[in-house]
Amino acid sequence: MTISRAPTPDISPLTLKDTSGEAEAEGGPETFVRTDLYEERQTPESGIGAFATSLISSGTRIFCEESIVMLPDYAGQLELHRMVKALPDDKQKMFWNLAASSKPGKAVAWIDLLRASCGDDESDTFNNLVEEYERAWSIYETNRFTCRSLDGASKSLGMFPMCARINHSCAPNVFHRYSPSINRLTIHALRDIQPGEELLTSYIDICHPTVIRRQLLKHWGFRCRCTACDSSDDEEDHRRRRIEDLFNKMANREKKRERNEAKWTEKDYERSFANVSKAIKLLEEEGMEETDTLGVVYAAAVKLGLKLRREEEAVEWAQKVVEIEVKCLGTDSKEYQTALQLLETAKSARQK
Ligand SMILES: C[S@@+](CC[C@H](N)C(=O)[O-])C[C@H]1O[C@@H](n2cnc3c(N)ncnc32)[C@H](O)[C@@H]1O
Repeated sequence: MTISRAPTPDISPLTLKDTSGEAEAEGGPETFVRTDLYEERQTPESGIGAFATSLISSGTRIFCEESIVMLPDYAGQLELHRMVKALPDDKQKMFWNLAASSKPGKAVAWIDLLRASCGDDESDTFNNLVEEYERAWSIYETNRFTCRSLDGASKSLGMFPMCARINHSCAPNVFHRYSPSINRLTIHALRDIQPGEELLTSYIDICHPTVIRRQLLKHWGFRCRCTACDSSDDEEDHRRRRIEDLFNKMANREKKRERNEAKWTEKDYERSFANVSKAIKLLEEEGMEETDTLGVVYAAAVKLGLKLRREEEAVEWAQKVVEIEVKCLGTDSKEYQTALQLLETAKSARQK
């Protein structure tokens, strides 16, 4: 399951130093899952899902789960199987009970390696073993979450069996992310969720237009029927297309600025800022003001606002970033610490 996040505009020269992660938590906080707030239930078309059993207020942390399997993104079938077999019985049972939707891949080199390690066995026992490896891989591909390191340099894939029961929507009501500072996957409510509502997260970047989202979701073997996908409103799709375009423009302009910082004029910053303002407006119109994508864009607005001497507004936007990060990721996240630093920078620029 890929973490959904809008393409982050890379404005590294303006980025503040992140000191929050220097002491990466060794054990992290207690693992908890708020089973007092939701229950797992069979759905008619999407397998098992998680449903609120009482009102869940916006910003509530519903899951703070530790992985049972964590592998580098280049690991293959043999490493996964070895890791699963090394789990205690109760965790192995949890693993094998998860959904398996992906089809076996075309790459079969791992089967030759397995055969070699089994002494060139061609028996039914070997064929059954291959099937077991394939099933493990399918479970892994269906349920894994992307886990980035604190500096973002490395990527692992983790299995979090309770969180894995959350189905997908392109108009999600919860937000998931692996938090390296606490070594847990957290899931927070993006808005108030009423009893009986299904908890739905997005497996993909929700800023893509419908045709791309459909293509990406084929990995999980279903066609999404959420309000965004089934809407007959072309305007909605047009807005998501525009949002994606704006993100690309923002990133491209930033790369240009990095290459040519000395010659970058106020007018250039104004142009970059215009893209950011349009993105904020469109995200709000598209009802995405509840996701952390808006936090990413507001953070870009703060940094550009400071360059344009718009300190008063920069403080307001930075406050929004802090609120969004608390809601989506909590105060123990690296993103929250970075947002606090951004707010401090904006406040001190305002005082000057
Ligand atoms: C991570 S699992 C989610 C939990 C899963 N429903 C279960 O029974 O364990 C992902 C799988 O759930 C199903 N799924 C998730 N969201 C869905 C949706 N919006 N519509 C249909 N199926 C969905 C697909 O089979 C997908 O491969």
